[in-house]
Amino acid sequence: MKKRTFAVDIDGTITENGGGRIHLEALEALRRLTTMGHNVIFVTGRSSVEGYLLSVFGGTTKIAVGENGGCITIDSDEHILLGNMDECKKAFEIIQNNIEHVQEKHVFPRMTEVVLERTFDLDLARKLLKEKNISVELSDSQYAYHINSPGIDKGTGFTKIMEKLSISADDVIAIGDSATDIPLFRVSKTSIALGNASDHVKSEATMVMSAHAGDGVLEALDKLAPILSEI
Ligand SMILES: O=C(O)COP(=O)(O)O
Ligand SMILES: [Mg+2]
Repeated sequence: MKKRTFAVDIDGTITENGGGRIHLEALEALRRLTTMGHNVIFVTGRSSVEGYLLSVFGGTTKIAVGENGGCITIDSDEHILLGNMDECKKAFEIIQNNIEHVQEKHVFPRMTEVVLERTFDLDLARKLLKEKNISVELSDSQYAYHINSPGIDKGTGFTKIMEKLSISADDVIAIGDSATDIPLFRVSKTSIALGNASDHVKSEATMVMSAHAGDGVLEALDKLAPILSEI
């Protein structure tokens, strides 16, 4: 049986969106996959330290892509920074000075990105930055808005791990719920959108589940079971 790598989003995928409470059966199923010999790697808009800690306590593969692709944590004192905080801060200042109700979200410390509350029109901010010739990535995870450096997203962040661990796209199964997961879907042969994803996100996935978040993860693993026995 082939070793697979699961690239798994956190919020809205294995947690109740917004609250952060883990769906324990889904986490248990992911731990079981890891024990069977597969990789289970969190790829999240949270800090990479949060993703890494979840892997330690949850019993999955100890490496995480966080900050929406901007930062990879491979050990407690080993972080690979792919994004550049300064350009994100500059874009943040411009957005804040020109659009109302723009505020930073209270999150664990970031090394490469700015995270905002979902309290304004993101398309308006995109238009504003375009007019000012500032090219950053603006995205919505349904949990927060993110400002990332140009070219930084979950797909480019995860690609670094694929290179590092010599993982082929053919063996990657991505699971997610929001627009920030689409770049990850694009670098994975199999991509799974959960029932709580928008129609746009679903249209970018190779498989669509009907159940939401953690229940949808269990539904997906059930469907994939025939190709996932012990390695
Ligand atoms: O945007 C966030 O901070 C978290 O979102 P994600 O885990 O669904 O990527
Ligand atoms: Mg999510």
